[in-house]
Amino acid sequence: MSLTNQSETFSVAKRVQSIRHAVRGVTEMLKSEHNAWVHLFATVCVVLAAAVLSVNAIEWCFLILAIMAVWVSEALNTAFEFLCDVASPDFHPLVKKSKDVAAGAVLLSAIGAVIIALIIFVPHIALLL
Ligand SMILES: Nc1ncnc2c1ncn2[C@@H]1O[C@H](COP(=O)(O)OP(=O)(O)OP(=O)(O)O)[C@@H](O)[C@H]1O
Repeated sequence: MSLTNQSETFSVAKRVQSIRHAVRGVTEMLKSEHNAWVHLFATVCVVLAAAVLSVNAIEWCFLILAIMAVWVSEALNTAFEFLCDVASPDFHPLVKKSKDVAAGAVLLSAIGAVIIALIIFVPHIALLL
């Protein structure tokens, strides 16, 4: 919402338009970010493994939260990178720190997701052995 349209009345068409913008953002991330392809591959693997191992509803919830945490942090990191590139196309030590910290958020969420996946999948796999 811009500062000029604060008194705008609620419009379903506008909300639908907002969702379209958001979908375009996800599509843009999938097109431009190679890391997103890795997340997509990992997401497919985790969902398939969860289905094959018949994890329960609570385990599904944790897996979905872990997957979402990675995607949300990647999306915010991508948005941050775009903004940094506009604000400072040339090298700047603070941009370096900012981008590295944003990338660190993705790394931390991915590490958490791997730990959650191990906690959930290892007992299921052990039962099969
Ligand atoms: N304008 C800049 N000033 C300083 N350092 C930068 C700048 N742009 C990028 N960097 C450094 O280069 C690293 C990689 O930046 P980049 O924007 O390519 O992100 P990436 O996630 O590693 O790459 P990609 O998103 O293409 O996979 C950043 O983490 C940062 O350390």
